[in-house]
Amino acid sequence: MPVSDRELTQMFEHVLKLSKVDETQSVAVLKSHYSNQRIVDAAMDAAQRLGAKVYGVELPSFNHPKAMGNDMTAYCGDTALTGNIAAQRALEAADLIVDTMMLLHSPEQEQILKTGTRMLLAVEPPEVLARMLPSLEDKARVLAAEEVLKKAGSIRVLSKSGTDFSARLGQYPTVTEFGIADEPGRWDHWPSGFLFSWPNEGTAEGTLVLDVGEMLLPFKTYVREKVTLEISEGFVRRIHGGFDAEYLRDYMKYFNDPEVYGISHIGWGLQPRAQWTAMGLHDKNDGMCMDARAFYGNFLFSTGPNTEVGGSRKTPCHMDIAMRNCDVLLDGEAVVLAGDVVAPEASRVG
Ligand SMILES: O=c1ccc(O)c[nH]1
Ligand SMILES: [Fe+2]
Repeated sequence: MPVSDRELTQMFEHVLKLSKVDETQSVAVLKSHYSNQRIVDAAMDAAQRLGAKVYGVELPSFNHPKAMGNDMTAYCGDTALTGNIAAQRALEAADLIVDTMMLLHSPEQEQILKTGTRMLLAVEPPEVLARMLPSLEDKARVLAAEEVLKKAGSIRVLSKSGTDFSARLGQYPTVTEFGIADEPGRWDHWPSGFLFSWPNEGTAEGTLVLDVGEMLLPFKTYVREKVTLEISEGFVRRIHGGFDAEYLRDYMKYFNDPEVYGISHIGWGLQPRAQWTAMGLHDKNDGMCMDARAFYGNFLFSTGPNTEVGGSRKTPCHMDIAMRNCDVLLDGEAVVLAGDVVAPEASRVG
C-alpha cells in the first residue's frame, strides 16, 4: 500500500522528534544517487519543520567489482565515504546524520559516532517504515532486554531441529536497535526492534541447523532444505545440506577470504510489527528486509565483519540469518523459548 509524501514527512517528524531534533540541532542528510529521493526529501523537510539547521551531503556511489546484488548489506566495509576525509568531517560536524545510503559495518561509521554525532539509518521502503514506525514502547522493550544481555557471560541457542550453539559474551558491547537516535554517539536504524552483541573471539561453538523457513540475507530466500553450520573456535567450519547449503557455501567461498566465516552479531528480535512472512511479499531490491532481523522471538545470527564494535574483521561478506522456534538462554536463563519471548517481562508483548 503506497505511503504519501505528506505521511512520510509526518513520520520523519515523529522519529526525528523522538531523536531529540529541535532548533538547537544540526542535521545532515547523507545520500548518494541510489538513495530513495522521497526519503531524502521527507527527512530534509521534517528536520527543517523541527527548526534544525539542515544540510545535505551527497557522495558519488561506490561499487566494488566483486559485489553481487543490490542489497547494501551484502558487501560491507568499503563505502562511498571511505577515504573521503573532507566529507567525513562535514558529517562529523552534524549533531544527527540521517543515512539514506548505508554506512553500516564500515569503520567510518564507528569513527563518526565516536565524535558524539548520532546517526539514523533509513533505507527501507516507506511502507515498511510506516508499518514499523518507532515508538517509546519499542524502545522500552529493547532496553529492558539489553539490561539482561549486557550482564550475560554466555549465550546458548537450542532448537528442536538440532541447533546447539554457544558462545562467551562480554568482550564486545551490546547494540540495541529501535529506530530512535536520541543519545550522543548512538547509531540506530528505522525500522528495527532487536538487540545483539558479538561472541568473544574464538568462543563460538556448536551446530546451527537452519530449518525450513529460516531466512537468508542478503539472498532474501527462505531455507527449503535444512542447512547445518558446524562452528568451532569462533568460525563456521562446515556448511552442509542440500541446495541451500551448496548455494551458501559457493557464495561465501566466492569472497576468497577466511574471515567471512567469522561470527558477527548475534541476538534476538523484539518487534511484533515485523513479520516472518513479509520477505515473501517484497522484491529482493526493495530494501534489506528488516522484517527478518527484527521479528519478535527470532534468533538473529550473522557472519563476517565486527568492525562496528572495533573488531579487526573487516571482511566484506556479511550474512544475516534469522531463525525461528529457537530457545535463547543467557547464563542458562531463557529469554526466548521456542521462538517466543519469555523474559525479561518488560521486553514481552501481550
Ligand atoms: O539494522 C541492521 C541492519 C543490518 C545489520 O546487519 C544489522 N543491523
Ligand atoms: Fe547483520
